[in-house]
Amino acid sequence: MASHVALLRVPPPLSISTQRFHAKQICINGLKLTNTSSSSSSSSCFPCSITTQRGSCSSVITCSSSNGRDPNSVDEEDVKQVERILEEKRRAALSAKIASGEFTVKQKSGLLSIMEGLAKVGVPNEVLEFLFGWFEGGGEHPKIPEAKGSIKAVRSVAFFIPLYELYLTYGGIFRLTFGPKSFLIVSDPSIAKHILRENSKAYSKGILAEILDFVMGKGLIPADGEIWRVRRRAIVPALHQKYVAAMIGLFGQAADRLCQKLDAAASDGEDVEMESLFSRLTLDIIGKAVFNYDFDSLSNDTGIVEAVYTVLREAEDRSVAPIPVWEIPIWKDVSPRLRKVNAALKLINDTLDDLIAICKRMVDEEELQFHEEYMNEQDPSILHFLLASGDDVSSKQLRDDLMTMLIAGHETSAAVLTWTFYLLSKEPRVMSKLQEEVDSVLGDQYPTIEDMKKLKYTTRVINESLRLYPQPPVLIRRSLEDDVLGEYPIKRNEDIFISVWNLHRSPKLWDDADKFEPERWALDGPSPNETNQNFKYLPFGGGPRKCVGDLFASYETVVALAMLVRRFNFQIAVGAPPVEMTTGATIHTTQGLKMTVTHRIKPPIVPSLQMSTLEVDPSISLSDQDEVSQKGEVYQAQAQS
Ligand code: HEM
Repeated sequence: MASHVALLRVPPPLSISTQRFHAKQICINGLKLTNTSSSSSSSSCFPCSITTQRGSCSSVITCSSSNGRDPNSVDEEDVKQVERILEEKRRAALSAKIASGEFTVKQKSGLLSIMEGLAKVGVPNEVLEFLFGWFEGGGEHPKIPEAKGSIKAVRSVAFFIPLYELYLTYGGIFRLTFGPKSFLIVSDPSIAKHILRENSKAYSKGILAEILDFVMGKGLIPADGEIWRVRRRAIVPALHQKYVAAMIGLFGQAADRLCQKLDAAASDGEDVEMESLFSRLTLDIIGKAVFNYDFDSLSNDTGIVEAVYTVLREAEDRSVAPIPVWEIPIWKDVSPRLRKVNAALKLINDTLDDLIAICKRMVDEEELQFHEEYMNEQDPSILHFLLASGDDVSSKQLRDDLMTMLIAGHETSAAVLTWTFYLLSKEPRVMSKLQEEVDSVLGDQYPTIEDMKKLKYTTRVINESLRLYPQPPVLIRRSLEDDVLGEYPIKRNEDIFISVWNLHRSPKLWDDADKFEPERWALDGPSPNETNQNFKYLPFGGGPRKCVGDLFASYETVVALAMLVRRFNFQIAVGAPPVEMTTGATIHTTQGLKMTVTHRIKPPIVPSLQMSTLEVDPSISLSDQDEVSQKGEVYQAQAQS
């Protein structure tokens, strides 16, 4: 039976003013877990699953003056103060639980019990030392610190929060045991580097592959071994410099469509739920970028958009189901829900098959010679590149890859934008500085590849947002062989969570770790990444499995951010529900991000229609671009080895 991940939060039906949300419980970041000793063993939901109560939000709030805010409304400092007190109280309560020993394993381990049993029946001490010393820390290797989870302690918060508290107590690697399940939690940069880069061959995607099989099959994210090597080698070259530069035009157009929606909302004095709008923005972008399909989800809820969200919602729901009913043969045929999911999957697959067929015809008819930076200007999609390259692959594998990229590039970018706007709403100083840069760099033009180099502070805002809200907050691996992590030996079949959240917020690794401070990244320094930060900063993972869409996503979020703040001011709406975290594959809000959007008084900017994004100036050498092409080569080389 598969383990399960809550993949994505599905945006509510398209509506600007009033959003109704449904109560929903999800499991965390794929943490429906199997027994570590067998991949086909029974599964149960990760006990620290969280409840996301989506109550109904208040409806339209009319903008009157001072950005639609009631002048008598509570002062923002007061709100911050209350939030700080609540946070301190919550942390103190959890720390008290940890200190009380609630999490500390007091029982003897299974091996110790066996050892004692053997001693009782007369097995000599020297023999026991030889057999068990290695495991029990009696030899040269110390034992991994061990914590025991309590469902009660963590039920009401996003799961990576208690993992953070436990990290402060137990350190950079510890074992967390929930009943019969056991996981290694890694929050140490050098151990993360070892797993992700230095000895990456010894680790698979483990439960993640089982969880994602339903939507992604053997797509690039869940695939391991030879399939991964072959697919990575085929896909990485498709995201070449010229392609990414061309995408900047697409990002600008899509962001402009969102601006038009916000224009209307700002004029009508309606509040907007930004999280769902960002989800739609990035769905529209990734559909065009990956297989040249315009979902147009910012304007419509068409059948295919609904089908995509039905499939994603199913993945989310499976992560909390106590019994995997979808695996019962007869249930598949009688359950209306599963029939709906299967119909949605069929619609998506049929649509992808049609797109593949159309694209194949285009490729057959075109006279373009295939070369390294090949791109059809009418259809610059990744699919077009793959087909033109003569990629010899089954249509099922091609569909899996397309679906994988659709999902990978959709909610991640949406989550980055959501949390960036949340952070900006708390720091007007950063917002002013950001708007100043955007005004001076962009004027009234659409952003171009040249602007990406100039939008330095905007990029740092995204870098910093990714530090505070990494998407996903945890990377999942399983050991394929015995290994040594730091000073601790581990056995094969260990499920491991690398907590990017802990790495990014560790007080040992960062000054003012919880503070949103884009200035911590020098404007003239290199873009921060896992290599120059020595694995304490992992926004796109690291090693051979690093994100293939990192530059794409960086530009996408920079363009969207720049275009939105150029035209509007954003504030948390009066009466909006508190912005709290919950996790799917990425960090979501529990009740949306409801904002009041107002037109900026100056400068009065509406983008002109001139766009010049397809020309790439070869003299431009963005450090990340260099890295991307090198990465393609390096990881292709690794994939070949
Ligand atoms: C801000 C947006 C994004 C973030 C934060 C992000 C983050 C990540 C991370 C952390 C990983 C590594 C996962 C692991 O090691 O387990 C990853 C892998 C991946 N990402 Fe992204 N990603 C983003 C956007 C994209 C986009 C736009 C695409 C596609 C165009 C994409 C495609 C992929 C793929 C295919 C992989 C798997 C690579 C492999 O296993 O070889 N991502 N991403």
